[in-house]
Amino acid sequence: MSRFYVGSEVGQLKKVLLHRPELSLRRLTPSNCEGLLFDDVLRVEQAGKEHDAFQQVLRDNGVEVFLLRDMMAETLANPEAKSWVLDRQVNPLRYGHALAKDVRSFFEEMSDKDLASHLIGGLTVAELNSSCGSPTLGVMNQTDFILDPIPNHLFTRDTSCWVYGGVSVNPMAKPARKRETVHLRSIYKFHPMFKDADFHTYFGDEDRNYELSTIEGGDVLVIGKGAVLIGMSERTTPQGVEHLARGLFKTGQATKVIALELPKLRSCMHLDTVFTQMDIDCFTYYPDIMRDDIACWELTPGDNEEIVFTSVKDGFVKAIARALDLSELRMIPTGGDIFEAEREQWNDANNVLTVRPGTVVTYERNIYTIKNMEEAGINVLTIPGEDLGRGRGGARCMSCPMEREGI
Ligand SMILES: NC(=[NH2+])NCCC[C@H](N)C(=O)O
Repeated sequence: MSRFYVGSEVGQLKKVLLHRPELSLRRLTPSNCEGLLFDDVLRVEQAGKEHDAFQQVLRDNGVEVFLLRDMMAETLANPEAKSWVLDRQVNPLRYGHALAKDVRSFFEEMSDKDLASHLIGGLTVAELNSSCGSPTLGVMNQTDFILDPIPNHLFTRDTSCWVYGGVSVNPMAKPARKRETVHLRSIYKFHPMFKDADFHTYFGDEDRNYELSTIEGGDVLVIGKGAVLIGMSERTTPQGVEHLARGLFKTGQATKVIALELPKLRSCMHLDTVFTQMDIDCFTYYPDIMRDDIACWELTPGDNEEIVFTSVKDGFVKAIARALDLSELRMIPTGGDIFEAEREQWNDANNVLTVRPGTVVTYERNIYTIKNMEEAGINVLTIPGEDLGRGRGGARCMSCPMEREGI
């Protein structure tokens, strides 16, 4: 039986979930891209090619790549799973009864592959071509979305994240991303690869409103040795961190969570946009944000499932070193002068995916930061990202490791 276990950020990566963006990106326009959390429209073919290059680098480095749309289609092949997903994505409260019935039967008649594409890529009024006559439809235009596209599925890291022997299916912070979670929940519940696998689900797997307890995987770093580093960012709240920590402690999968406060800014929407791990003792960081005086707490298990919170007084770098039993860390800053560093950070220079200790994948455009990494002895594998990068994400957040060695 497959074992799903992510023992660290840097150990040999073995299995990863990616999403090659297609239909959802074709629907991205200057008028809707901001609401869909993209800064620009992009050349879809080109983004696809760049994604292929990303997949290839991973395969060349011993990683097995799984694609979200295929995993969804294979999940939907199970009638129970299909109806579970449609109950959640096409319910009468969203559409009214008449239209919901039409949308549902339209989807039920599709192939599993097409259904997966539309659940991710959206559905327009014209495509549905319904004659139900409901005013819900009457007030819409032909190009309006009955089901919104979800282009941010590209960032598979955020929607679900594996931490040691389990996964958190994350309650997302932004409305444009909330439906992603249903897809991941369905995969972990029904896909043949996971159905009988043995793993914990720490948080987020219930049909409920999670209110302020949001988490996105870009904020969660599995630094190793039973420790987890979590950013409290634009997306992940302290409440969310507390819930995930409870799940981790209750199952015995982690013994310490380090929580870091981050500014609530788009440029550092997640921790991994300013800080990632490249080797057991080596991190890339954006100095403007990752100052050693940012507020930081250690969470450890207490009695009766309570959590003990300790405010860290000597800075997050020491806190991480302590958790990893290291005397110091090698901290490699974003490259160039302050202008170059700010520009490169914006284009995900610090958002690197480590495939084994000391070997990382990153966008080739971030030349100054790459220079710093190479001077520090890091082996840097590059991929193109002119179009792919316009959704504000790099190699780390475009990947969800499902199996990785520990340190
Ligand atoms: N972990 C990350 N850095 N994720 C990047 C996500 C970018 C995406 N457009 C969003 O705004 O949600």
